[in-house]
Amino acid sequence: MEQFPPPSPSCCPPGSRGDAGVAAEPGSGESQGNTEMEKDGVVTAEMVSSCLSSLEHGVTGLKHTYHCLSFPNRNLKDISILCNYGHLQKLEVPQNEIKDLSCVSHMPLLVILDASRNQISDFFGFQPPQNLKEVNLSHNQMKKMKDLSAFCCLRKLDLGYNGFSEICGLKHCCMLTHLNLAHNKISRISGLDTLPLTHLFLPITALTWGFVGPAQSPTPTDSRPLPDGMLGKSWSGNQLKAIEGLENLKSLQVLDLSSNRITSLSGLQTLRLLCRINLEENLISDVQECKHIRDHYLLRELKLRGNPVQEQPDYRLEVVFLLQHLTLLDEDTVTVEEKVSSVNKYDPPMELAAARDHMTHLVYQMMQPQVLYDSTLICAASPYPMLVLTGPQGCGKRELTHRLCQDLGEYFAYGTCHTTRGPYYGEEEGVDYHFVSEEEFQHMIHMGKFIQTIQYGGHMYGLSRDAIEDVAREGLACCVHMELEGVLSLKKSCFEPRYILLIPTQVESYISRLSSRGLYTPAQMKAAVSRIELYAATNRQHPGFFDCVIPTNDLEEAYQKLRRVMNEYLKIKQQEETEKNNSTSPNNTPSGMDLTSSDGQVQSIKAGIQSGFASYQGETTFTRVNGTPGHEPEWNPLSPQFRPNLDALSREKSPAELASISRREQHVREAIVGKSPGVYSQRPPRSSQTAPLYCLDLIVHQGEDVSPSALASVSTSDEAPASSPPSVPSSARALSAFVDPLDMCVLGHTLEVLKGQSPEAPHPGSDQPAADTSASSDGPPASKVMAVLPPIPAGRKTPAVPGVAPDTGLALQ
Ligand SMILES: Nc1ncnc2c1ncn2[C@@H]1O[C@H](COP(=O)(O)OP(=O)(O)OP(=O)(O)O)[C@@H](O)[C@H]1O
Repeated sequence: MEQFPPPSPSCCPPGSRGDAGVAAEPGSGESQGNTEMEKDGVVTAEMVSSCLSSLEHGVTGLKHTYHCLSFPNRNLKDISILCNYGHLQKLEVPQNEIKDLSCVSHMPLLVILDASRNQISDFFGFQPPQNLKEVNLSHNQMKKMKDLSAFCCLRKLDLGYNGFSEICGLKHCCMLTHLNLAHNKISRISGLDTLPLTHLFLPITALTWGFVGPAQSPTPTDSRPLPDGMLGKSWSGNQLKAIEGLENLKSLQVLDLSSNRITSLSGLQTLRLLCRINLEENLISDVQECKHIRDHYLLRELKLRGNPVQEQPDYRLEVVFLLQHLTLLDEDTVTVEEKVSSVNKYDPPMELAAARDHMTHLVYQMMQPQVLYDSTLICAASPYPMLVLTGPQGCGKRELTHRLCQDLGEYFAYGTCHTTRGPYYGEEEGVDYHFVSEEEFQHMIHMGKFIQTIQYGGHMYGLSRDAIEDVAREGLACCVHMELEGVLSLKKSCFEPRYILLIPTQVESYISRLSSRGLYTPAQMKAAVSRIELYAATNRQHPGFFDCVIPTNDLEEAYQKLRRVMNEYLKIKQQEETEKNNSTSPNNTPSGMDLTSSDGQVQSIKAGIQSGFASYQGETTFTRVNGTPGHEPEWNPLSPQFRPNLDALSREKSPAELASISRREQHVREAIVGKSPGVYSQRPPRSSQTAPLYCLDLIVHQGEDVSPSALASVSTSDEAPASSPPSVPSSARALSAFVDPLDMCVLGHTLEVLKGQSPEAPHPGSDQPAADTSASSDGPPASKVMAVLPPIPAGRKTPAVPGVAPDTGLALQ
């Protein structure tokens, strides 16, 4: 039935005119009449005519009709007269006392129906208007849902604040995108599988986020009374304990499950389009639950207030780390600073982790009371010669390190690291590792014993200063193996080893080698394999980062290559030849050294090492005298004949590097005495050591057995060496635990304490036996902990106990 337009709609207030008569003039007594009518709650034609609005073309296009009727809050009980208004497209009768909606059956064109806050108990008790799209029946007294197959055009359905205990009958609402079932008695989600829902609300307290329309949207602070029918009854609301039955709602974008008893986010994994989730007032206690929605790249808003998890320290940082796309957490904007801090805390880039590790050991070293160090260094700025074999776990570097130290025992000794892992079968204390407890390891860190540490596979590994010094006292270079993180940290120290990358390029043979060891779980093997690319990428992106790359598919071949490289570095052949020549023409022997005997030849090599090493030794006072058979000759380290072979393992520092080291040390010193806020905040970026690539060339040009793909991944380019250190993406995920070398809180506290103590700190020239580290030389950081002592005679086999002062009386912290 269409209605005619009133003569002059413009003079009528909105909704003031219908086919029932002329609009009432203000003060005409209409309002009083309405009040009387409203008392018995029966809608009359006059009332209808005064509440119609939205005059538009009728369906035929020939006449105009009012499409909208709105009767909010009028105490209406009987709206049966509306059967005559079949043209209506929008009917709003909220906040009345209506029990019967059967008149809707006569409105075939109805699109929007709002009958919220009434006393309706009959769920959809009317014939379906074909086009009905939005229905709000919230705050009524319905308890049971029924089949809504006939309402196939429904898009938005608000059934909040009723008494439903089960979700059913919606199966065929194939256009339903918004469903509000807030504040019902639902304990299990079901029957939603087939729906194209994008918005689902199932909380106790309805948070509608713009659902249906502003007039019907309670706010989070909504404290409206319960529907009359529910007054005096216990109202427990939805009681979901788990998120189930949502797996197939692939289109879901907004989900509100607040105020339930949910403990886990499991069940949300498949809902990849979610962008807003409200889980306030639930029982979620573990931040790791967020992992279930970690891959939801569209997720922008999450509410977890009122969950036990919120009590946890660093709750926010942890959530921000796990859900890096969030922009709003608990209604507070996630800041860029938070995002950066969270990544730095939970998955620091390797470069940062290395910087922290280095800073840790540097600071702890400097914090030690002044002790006598039985050092062999000629001066604090001279690093020990070292060789580092690096590569993924189980690639064979440990075997190669041992073998090299055995075969070139005149040059190298194995640098035994400390670890908190237990010994494998056949491993010996002090040979493969020093096996120590976690507490011992931590104690060593705090005592400033380590040069670098890493956490790998849940265990700590560390290279101690003593390990290097013990080898140095033998007049040898320290050869160690370690993971990439260790290399990064070591590169920040004053040590300047040669770094050889040993890398498996045939994954299958690497995996079979790992499994043949019988030590690793599949997950550990997977992690180890994934790290091959980390090494390869580092090598690709930072030419010169490694001094040499050797594939380790065949360990024997790899060893031969390693030997060749060492011969190159140490100029072994050259020296042997020289000595051969010398032995044939004794008169050519520089300085007249007698090297005719085979003993002499060995001694000569030793001499080379010793003299090479002399630059690392203390104030060498040896003078060259003629050697006699059976008598240990003495060397003049300055003689060109014995110029350092081991020197090749170290590189000279450029003035820029020296300046950088000095700056770094200055910052550390200032941080310790509290003058500057932090060390690394001020530390200028340091260039990585660049290294000659000739060794790599050697390998590649010799046509090694490296597959093209492998070569592509491991070989360095011919370009100039890189000048910046790697900032490759963190490998921490590949590790089973994070590298967290320094308890920054502890350190911060310690620094504070030190700051407070600094006035009492010993000063140079005071009665204290040694100088204040902060005021001593400008050499590299490690120089502050090294003593300048007379050299330890070559060949000495018993390492001095660190910290025990020799008789010299020389002391320097
Ligand atoms: N001080 C250190 N710094 C960094 N990495 C280290 C250190 N000490 C040992 N590592 C490395 O930690 C990893 C784990 O060492 P572990 O000895 O437990 O492994 P593995 O299974 O025996 O393998 P591998 O034969 O490579 O040593 C190895 O790659 C090892 O080289």
